[in-house]
Amino acid sequence: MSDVVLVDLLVVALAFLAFSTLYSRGKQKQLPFPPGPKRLPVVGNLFDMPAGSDWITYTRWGKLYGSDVLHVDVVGMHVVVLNSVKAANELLEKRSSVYSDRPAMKAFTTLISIDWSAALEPYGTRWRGWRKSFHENLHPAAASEYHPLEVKAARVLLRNLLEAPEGFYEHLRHMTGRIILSVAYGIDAKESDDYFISLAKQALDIVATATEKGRLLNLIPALIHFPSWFPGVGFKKEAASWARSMKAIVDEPYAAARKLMNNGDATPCVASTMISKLDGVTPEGESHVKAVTAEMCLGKDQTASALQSFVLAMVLYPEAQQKAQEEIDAASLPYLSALCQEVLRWHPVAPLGIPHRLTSDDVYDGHFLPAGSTVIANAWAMLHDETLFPEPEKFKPERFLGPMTKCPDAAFGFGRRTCPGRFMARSSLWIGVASILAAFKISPKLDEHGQPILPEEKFDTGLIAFPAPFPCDIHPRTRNAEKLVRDSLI
Ligand code: HEM
Repeated sequence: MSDVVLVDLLVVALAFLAFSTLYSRGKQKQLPFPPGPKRLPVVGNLFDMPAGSDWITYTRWGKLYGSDVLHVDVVGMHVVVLNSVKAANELLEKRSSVYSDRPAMKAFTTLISIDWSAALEPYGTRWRGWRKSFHENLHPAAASEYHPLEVKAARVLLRNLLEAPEGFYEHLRHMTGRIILSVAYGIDAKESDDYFISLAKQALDIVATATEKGRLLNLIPALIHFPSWFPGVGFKKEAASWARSMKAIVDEPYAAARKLMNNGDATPCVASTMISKLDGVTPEGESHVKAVTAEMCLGKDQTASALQSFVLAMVLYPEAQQKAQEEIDAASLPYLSALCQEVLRWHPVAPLGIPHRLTSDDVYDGHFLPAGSTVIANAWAMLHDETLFPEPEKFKPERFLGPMTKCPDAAFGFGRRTCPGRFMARSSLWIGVASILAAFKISPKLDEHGQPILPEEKFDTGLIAFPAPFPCDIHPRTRNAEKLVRDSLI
């Protein structure tokens, strides 16, 4: 947490001192909370909260307090962290009827006009309607219908890599953007500098910034009524322009899709499928379709982040790259699938997932979990558990050869909120990885002495952990590979 946010939190914490103390005393029950750092009166663990890469701190605390379930209290707000697949399965899966809500964010989502997001929506009727549509359009058989679009986007990616390999970081984002635009709206994006792709990127950047800056507002929604000079709500000044961008991502690609449909130029896509099932195109029906398709745009960067981690892994682990390429050449691909699985494990894209909310008091392993707790599934801790994944910091695809028994889906969340885009995400990742490895060799850049420059494993600390930009060389494996890439788009 940044210093500014910390100071803001402190000021407001003191202002709410009386309320907070009463609140936590009233809720205290006989059983202890799960272990965690010692709490101070009123502010609780406010000053223990990590300043970034929270998942690493939570993993360390799990070891320190000898528990896979932790409890922290931030100014009266209870946070429960689940560090093991066992606890996540027990609570988020088996008791999903009370663990599927999201922490209340109404003030925040309204302020930045993202009240159409299924991922942030409380558990209830509106969320169920969206979830049903995600399922209908993204279940495994539906997702397999999109493979040709993913292959087409991969071809554009290869050409972009051939022509400007140093721009690989953005080319990967462009590929996943192309896929989502074609799948969701039937839009054939430009091969570079596409307006809708930049719109989606802008929306995602806003969600990342606003979620961080809006932490306090989510804690104390009444702050929405305070002026922007008040500590912790300074971001209200930016909120209007953020709201405009969030509205644009909902309206503009949808309007383009409608135009294609009206002109008879539409290719089958989620928007056209959903509209064809409407009983007349009403404003409510359109809002529903817009919400589902705009949410898909927000899902695009997770896959891009996984592809960027893949490139980093190839720079750092040349033996894995060589093995995968030998397999591709021999047209037998179990190692390649294991490699994609390892990409999602090595540096999980969303290390803490999206927080859930517990809706009634619960007891687990002799500990009291109060209603209203924010529940965090620490996918990082689960996927770096030494007992399941020896030497977890190493990139070793072979650990996934054989039956997939080791929590393969922890990277996609748990229970009724599990990522509905996971089948499409996996196929986009696989197609991207296979295409790149078939055509290119990825290697470290060399310094002036001819020594390889090995990039650090540095990742963002937000909701999505993108690898920090790093240098590498990407060049065609053979002349023939180069020719195939050039010819593939003609
Ligand atoms: C590698 C790529 C991806 C990863 C690692 C990923 C991961 C996640 C995670 C961890 C969650 C939270 C689950 C929970 O609350 O327990 C989530 C939610 C979600 N994801 Fe993904 N995701 C990816 C790609 C996608 C794509 C491509 C789409 C859409 C096409 C998508 C759509 C969604 C939606 C709509 C939700 C909200 C579900 C809800 O709240 O009910 N995701 N994702």
